Amino acid sequence: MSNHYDLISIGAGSGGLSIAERAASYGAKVAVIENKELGGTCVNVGCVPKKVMWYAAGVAQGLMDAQDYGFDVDLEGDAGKLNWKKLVDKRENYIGGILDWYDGYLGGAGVEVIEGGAKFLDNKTIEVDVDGEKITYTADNIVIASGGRPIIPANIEGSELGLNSDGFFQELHDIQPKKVVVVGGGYIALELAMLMDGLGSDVSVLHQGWPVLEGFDSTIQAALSQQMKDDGLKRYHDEIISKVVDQGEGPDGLKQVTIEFEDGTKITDVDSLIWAIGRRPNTDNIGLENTDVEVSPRGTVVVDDYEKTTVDGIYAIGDIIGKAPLTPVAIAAGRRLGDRLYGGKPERKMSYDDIATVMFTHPPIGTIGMSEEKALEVYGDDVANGGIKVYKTDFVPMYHTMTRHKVKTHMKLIVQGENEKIVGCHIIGLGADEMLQGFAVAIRMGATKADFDDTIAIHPVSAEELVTMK
Ligand SMILES: Cc1cc2nc3c(=O)[nH]c(=O)nc-3n(C[C@H](O)[C@H](O)[C@H](O)COP(=O)(O)OP(=O)(O)OC[C@H]3O[C@@H](n4cnc5c(N)ncnc54)[C@H](O)[C@@H]3O)c2cc1C
Ligand SMILES: NC(=O)c1ccc[n+]([C@@H]2O[C@H](COP(=O)([O-])OP(=O)(O)OC[C@H]3O[C@@H](n4cnc5c(N)ncnc54)[C@H](O)[C@@H]3O)[C@@H](O)[C@H]2O)c1
Repeated sequence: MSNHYDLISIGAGSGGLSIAERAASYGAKVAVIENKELGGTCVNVGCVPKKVMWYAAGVAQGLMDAQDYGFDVDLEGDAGKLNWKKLVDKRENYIGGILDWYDGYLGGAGVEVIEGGAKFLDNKTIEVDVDGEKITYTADNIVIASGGRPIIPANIEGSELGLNSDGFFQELHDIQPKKVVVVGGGYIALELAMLMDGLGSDVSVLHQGWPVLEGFDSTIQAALSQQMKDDGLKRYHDEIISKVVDQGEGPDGLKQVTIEFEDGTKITDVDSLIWAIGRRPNTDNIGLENTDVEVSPRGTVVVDDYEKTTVDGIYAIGDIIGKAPLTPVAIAAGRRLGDRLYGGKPERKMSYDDIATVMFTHPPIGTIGMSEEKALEVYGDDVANGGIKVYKTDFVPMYHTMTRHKVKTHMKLIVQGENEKIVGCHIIGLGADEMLQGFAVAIRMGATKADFDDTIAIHPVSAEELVTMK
């Protein structure tokens, strides 16, 4: 069998699978090389298991809200109690089903799967360690789609006693950690912190500085901070961890740790310390030193506007390029690259502007475009000269008028220039996750405030506020 392909992808995550599938659909001879599970981060230790847990936390809140809607729900004793193992088993079973589906589907789609760790030997040759046997492969086009991995701090004694997000999904199978400390103030930290809070754990968040969610609109940062406070999450933002100490097995059978701070204070009896302090691109394990591919100081692969690296015939897509590390971005880049390389569609270029994103906190956050702060920096506030103007509202959504647990919704539109083109839309509140996609289409098409105002509202839904904002 020839080991030469039209296209090989290193990595079979969101990006790698999408380029492989698209290239194969045009008749190219394609292989993906994967050293872990098909589907990569999103399916196995990211979006998918996270969203299942997010739903579960929503169900937990729903049980409590049910009483406020007149249901005779008795939550005393074991009634309404979460069976953590059952939830995790079901979640993993669901993921197992996706992986089984890939097995059948990829063969049918003409994508060969090579299991093993890939490493470049030169600009055209890849060596794969398949169960200890080294096999070389060549391809006209090679796509680096090896993603990233979560980091833990190297300089804190005992940091290895904590988990990262991979460990959160892979190791916490049987017992729900009762006392959880999450370090970080970004997407992963806050999603995991809020879902564990929703599932009833005692959660503390440790992050550097103030506020959380650096780069997000200030309204979103403040609203989420307030919600975390209202929900009873503990916050530590000035304390610096000096070391993590093993406390042995706790009463529930989980290994417990003590977190010690430089000021002498401590958090004891922590069942689960979760590091969510960022991710490192997987450029250090694929033999790039044997190629002429340029790697940035941040460890990401340098690409041009067409995802081409500094070597002809080597491309990079997804998290590895460090631009908008999101699954649909990796997928869209892969499909467009496939269309350009094999589909005769050279115009299919990926745009990294105005990408909508949702954070699955409780409540969820939906955001697209510039924050107010960024827009002010770029355009200023002189509307007659292209500056920005801000429309915002906050309210208690109708669902929560009936519940004791109140969760406010905040919405903000940032418009630019005299025709009030929308350059930013930020929502935190019930339903924001499902609300944003349609608005994102309109905003990407260049919608103005007048276009929003001319759209007849749907009533009674929270989204109507976006087309009636004063
Ligand atoms: C906890 C968490 C939650 C997330 N939630 C969301 C979300 O809700 N929505 C969203 O859009 N995004 C989310 N993301 C981000 C999303 O998962 C990534 O943006 C996406 O998976 C990137 O796809 P990728 O193909 O670039 O990389 P990956 O999916 O990471 O795939 C890379 C693959 O390459 C493999 N690989 C690495 N090195 C080698 C090698 N040498 N040889 C062979 N194979 C190799 C890896 O094993 C991996 O399977 C989340 C991420 C995390 C961690
Ligand atoms: N819902 C989603 O779409 C979703 C969910 C999860 C992740 N993601 C993607 O994955 C990417 C990575 O997420 P992430 O949470 O790993 O990164 P992030 O950049 O969002 O957050 C990292 C956080 O760690 C903090 N930090 C860094 N070093 C620290 C240290 N030494 N001590 C304490 N805190 C420290 C940073 O201040 C920041 O708050 C995101 O940018 C996002 O694109 C998306």
